[in-house]
Amino acid sequence: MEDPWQKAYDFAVAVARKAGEIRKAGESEIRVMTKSSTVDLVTKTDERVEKIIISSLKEEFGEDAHCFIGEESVAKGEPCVLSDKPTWIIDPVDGTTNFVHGFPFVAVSIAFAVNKEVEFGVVYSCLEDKMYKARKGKGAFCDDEPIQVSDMKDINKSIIISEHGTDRSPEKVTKIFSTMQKILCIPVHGLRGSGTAATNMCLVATGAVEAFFEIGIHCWDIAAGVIIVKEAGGILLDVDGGPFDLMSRRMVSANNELIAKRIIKEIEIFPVGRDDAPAEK
Ligand SMILES: O=P([O-])([O-])O[C@@H]1[C@@H](O)[C@H](O)[C@@H](O)[C@H](O)[C@@H]1O
Ligand SMILES: [Mg+2]
Repeated sequence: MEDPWQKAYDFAVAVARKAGEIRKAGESEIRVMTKSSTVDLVTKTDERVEKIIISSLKEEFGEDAHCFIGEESVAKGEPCVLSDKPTWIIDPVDGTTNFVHGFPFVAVSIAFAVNKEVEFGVVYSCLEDKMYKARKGKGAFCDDEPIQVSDMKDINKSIIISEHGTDRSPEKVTKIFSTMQKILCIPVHGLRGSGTAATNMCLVATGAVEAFFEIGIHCWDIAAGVIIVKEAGGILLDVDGGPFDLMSRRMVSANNELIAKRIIKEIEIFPVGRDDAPAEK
């Protein structure tokens, strides 16, 4: 039987690389704007790269063949609803704050979901020039090398990634840093954060770290990373230990359940609105 999504997967890899090159060209004149807060940055490059990705996909597969969830389209009012229809979930510049500051971790993240299940994901880590990718049931790769999560089961010998996000409300910041302090003092070998969720997920998938968790990320930040972590042998859970929900803006990705459940014990949960929550009137 013909493989229905191989062509889309191969095309997504090519588009991600092209998008990375367009992003690089945008470095020369970065025009910074803000979204939900003064520290939630977006640039004209983010918007331009997303437009080019979406128009390339529409040109290749047909104007109305697929649905799209793009970070910057949603920011401009497009709906963020994951239906059963084939849907591209796109973060054109993951690590925008890094991009603005020249901090060397920026990624293009492109995922493709069918029946609400991520079929494949591509994360192009631009500055490293590494293409992370995975298809459901077919393994995870960095460039063309297979990747595998860490086999570490001892939390005391683990590195954990978390991010503080863009919400600066005191009650949330307190919970974020209290959680980080409790995890650091388990103790673990270290806490890290690249500033881009997509890259953080790939670091779990390659075994460079044992886990990455965050409350407040968006589906476009992690959709590609989800399938890359799973196909590298990792697991995804909600921050309360329940089943992972791509649209919930809460996520624990880890090399195994032992590590995941140990850090979940320390996470101080705070409420965040779902990605697919009805738009406020
Ligand atoms: O906005 P962006 O650079 O695409 O995505 C970023 C995420 O990748 C990161 O995990 C999060 O902590 C940042 O607040 C920001 O949301
Ligand atoms: Mg992002």
